[in-house]
Amino acid sequence: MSYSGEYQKKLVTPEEAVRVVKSGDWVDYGAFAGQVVALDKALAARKEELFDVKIRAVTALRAPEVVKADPEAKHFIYNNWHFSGIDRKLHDKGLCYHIPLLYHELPGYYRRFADVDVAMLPVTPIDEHGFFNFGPQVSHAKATCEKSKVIILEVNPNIPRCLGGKEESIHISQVDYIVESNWTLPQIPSGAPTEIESKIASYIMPELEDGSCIQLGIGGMPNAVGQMIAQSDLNNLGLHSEMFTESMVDMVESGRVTGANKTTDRYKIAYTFAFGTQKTYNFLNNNPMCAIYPVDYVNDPFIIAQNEKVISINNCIEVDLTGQVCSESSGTRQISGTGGQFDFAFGSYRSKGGKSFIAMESTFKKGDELRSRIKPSLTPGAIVTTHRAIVHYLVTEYGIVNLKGKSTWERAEALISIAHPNVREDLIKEAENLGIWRRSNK
Ligand SMILES: CC(=O)SCCNC(=O)CCNC(=O)[C@H](O)C(C)(C)COP(=O)(O)OP(=O)(O)OC[C@H]1O[C@@H](n2cnc3c(N)ncnc32)[C@H](O)[C@@H]1OP(=O)(O)O
Ligand SMILES: CCCC(=O)O
Repeated sequence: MSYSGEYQKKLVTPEEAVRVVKSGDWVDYGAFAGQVVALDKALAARKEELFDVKIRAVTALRAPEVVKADPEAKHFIYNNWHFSGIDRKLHDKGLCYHIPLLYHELPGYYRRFADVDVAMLPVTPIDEHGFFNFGPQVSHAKATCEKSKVIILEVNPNIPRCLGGKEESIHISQVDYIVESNWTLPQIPSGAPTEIESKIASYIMPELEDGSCIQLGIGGMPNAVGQMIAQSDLNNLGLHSEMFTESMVDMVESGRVTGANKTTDRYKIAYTFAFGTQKTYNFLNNNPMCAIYPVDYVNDPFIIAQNEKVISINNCIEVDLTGQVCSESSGTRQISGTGGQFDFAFGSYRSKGGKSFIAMESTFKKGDELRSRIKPSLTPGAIVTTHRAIVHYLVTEYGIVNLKGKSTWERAEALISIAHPNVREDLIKEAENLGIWRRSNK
């Protein structure tokens, strides 16, 4: 069946499409590398006619035009589920609001609570069956469309077609308007791991075994582990990861990954979003080894736990001496979000033989000052991303410790043992003040 008649009927210019937006509307922009560009520009151009239009997005990889056009946020209110560097800088200026989430719950927030007046989503060109593919960000796309009064697709031939899974595409019959565009996908290289990141990764590597099922987060340290895995002699690894990361391409191409030992999605790589460089987008395009799913499947701790030997590796900002982990704020300054950290820390520990790792450099440089990330108490205002009872292993360049089952004084002892040597004495004094240091401690 040909859909060209219906396609032509729904095809409009971006300027025509955004006329549907009214003052007071909630408008969804997509997520990660898949956020609308032509529609954003056209909506920004309507600034003077619109007030209180609320935008939702996830991890912007380019600054939204609606925000640039409205530096006092009188017309557009920009909200974001998980900050990128761009979002947090907008937030610092009062131009972006955070929406807290547990990532595996996000489609449910849409289906149960969120108002969506207009959903704008980038997609691949239509296929012979009348479907548009959401590309490498299935996440909550279908739930957004289910809830939206109006659906506008921004078709772009540069978007890779990501095979699913489920909920990876939308049929033309469900769409109101189509616009066409041709922007290049954001290119986000991982960067080579630093010496410290490689040292941290070297503590995690012995914990992996043949058949482990791996999740990696974003950042230099998970990337360092990915690179080491690619160069290892581990066999039959599986991948079940919220984010498909650039180093996973190397892990597959070096023959480490078969997925043969997986319980769910056997032989496949399950993920819910990806961004990186063209190497990643090319790898994902039409690749039957990969299955993209909505996040309420990939990040559901009970789905994660069905695989055996799940290994999850993520980063944090700071940790207190009892093991409370903050990965999303610096005091009250929102840095990113909870994202899927809790989902994978919880799910991987539930898996038979599973282990979750939260890694960090022991110090953080603020100007010329070197500050410990291991602190007596979290910085006032800091958000607890991963509850101390959920935290399993914590790793720095000074070692690796397990906190599960440990009392507060054992936790303090373990954490001080992996803190920077220059701060250990001070931390011991603080632990004494907090009543979590025993005379028997070293
Ligand atoms: C996509 C995935 O990761 S899936 C994995 C599951 N999700 C998560 O784990 C979500 C929570 N985690 C995260 O958001 C990230 O892993 C982070 C923020 C902890 C680390 O991310 P990275 O990109 O490696 O952080 P990076 O070192 O670039 O620092 C990010 C910002 O935090 C600031 N920051 C980092 N550590 C500290 C600290 N100890 N104190 C104060 N500020 C800090 C940095 O200055 C930077 O801010 P800036 O851009 O204004 O300079
Ligand atoms: C939107 C979630 C991204 C992350 O988990 O870091």
